[in-house]
Amino acid sequence: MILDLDIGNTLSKWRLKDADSSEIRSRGAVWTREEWRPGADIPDLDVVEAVRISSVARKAVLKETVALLRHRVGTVHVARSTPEALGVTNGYEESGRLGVDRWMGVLASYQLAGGCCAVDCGSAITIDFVLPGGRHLGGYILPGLRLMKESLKLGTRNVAIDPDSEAEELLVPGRRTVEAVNHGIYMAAVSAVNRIYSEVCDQQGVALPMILTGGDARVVSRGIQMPHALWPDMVYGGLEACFPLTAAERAGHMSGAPKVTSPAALEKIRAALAFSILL
Ligand SMILES: Nc1ncnc2c1ncn2[C@@H]1O[C@H](COP(=O)(O)OP(=O)(O)O)[C@@H](O)[C@H]1O
Ligand SMILES: CC(C)(COP(=O)(O)O)[C@@H](O)C(=O)NCCC(=O)O
Ligand SMILES: [K+]
Repeated sequence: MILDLDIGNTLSKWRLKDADSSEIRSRGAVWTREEWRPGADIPDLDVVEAVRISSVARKAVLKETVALLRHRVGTVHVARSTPEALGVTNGYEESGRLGVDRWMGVLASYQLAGGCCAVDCGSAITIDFVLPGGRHLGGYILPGLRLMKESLKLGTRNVAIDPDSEAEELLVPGRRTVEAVNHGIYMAAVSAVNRIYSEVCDQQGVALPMILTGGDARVVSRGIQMPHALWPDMVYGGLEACFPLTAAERAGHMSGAPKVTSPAALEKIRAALAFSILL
């Protein structure tokens, strides 16, 4: 079995993949912390022959995790942000400073769709762009829905946006604090994604496919006007592409990859941008 770990600032996600059949056998998530308890937080390591890790948590978390895994598992791959990989050049001045979860998402999206806009709605919302040909332009970072809500300190932190809400319900003025806050932060997130996407496609003169991942991807997706795909396993896709271990991965297959949705025509994206600016 292969154990894939995606350690974010809020949640540490794990997934167990069969090395022979390439099937996902189980998955889970625990709050990010320094200590993993094999058998409790993650599966028993006796069945694991290789581990692949993407971590943006504090350095100590990764250090402890690797220390624990190294003497129990034969192979431990730790992903790093590099100046170039898999046909993509990292747009950051200091490539190592780009969050490795963003780098994994960018590499996976580029493998899948070519030039693209990769959006990760987690503790932070990150929006990254890669041009056809593989030049990563860099991206945008804004607080995620939960962080925005917590920063207001209005006592609404425990009332999450119902992920099944319709976008129309979330876009009307709130009539209670919790509603005003939820609708406000939702509006902030979706308007930023819509606007940034249109701006960059306009600047670069290219309509790019958009792919969303992260804990809040489903709810944010409802407010995104442009065609896009959801890929919950996008960060894992980057791990698979960087460290292919199974026959399917060596053939370029990434688990759970969605069908790429064609982007809107550039003229339409430009019209939407002009419309939002004129308003
Ligand atoms: N069951 C859940 N538990 C915690 N957070 C959740 C849950 N469902 C959705 N979320 C949202 O997802 C975010 C965490 O998403 P995730 O992509 O795992 O973040 P990160 O990679 O930063 O740890 C939280 O900030 C919260 O807004
Ligand atoms: C921007 C992030 C905090 C997002 O992390 P996440 O929300 O997935 O936990 C992470 O990618 C990170 O720590 N990046 C380093 C800074 C940068 O990418 O510029
Ligand atoms: K994120």
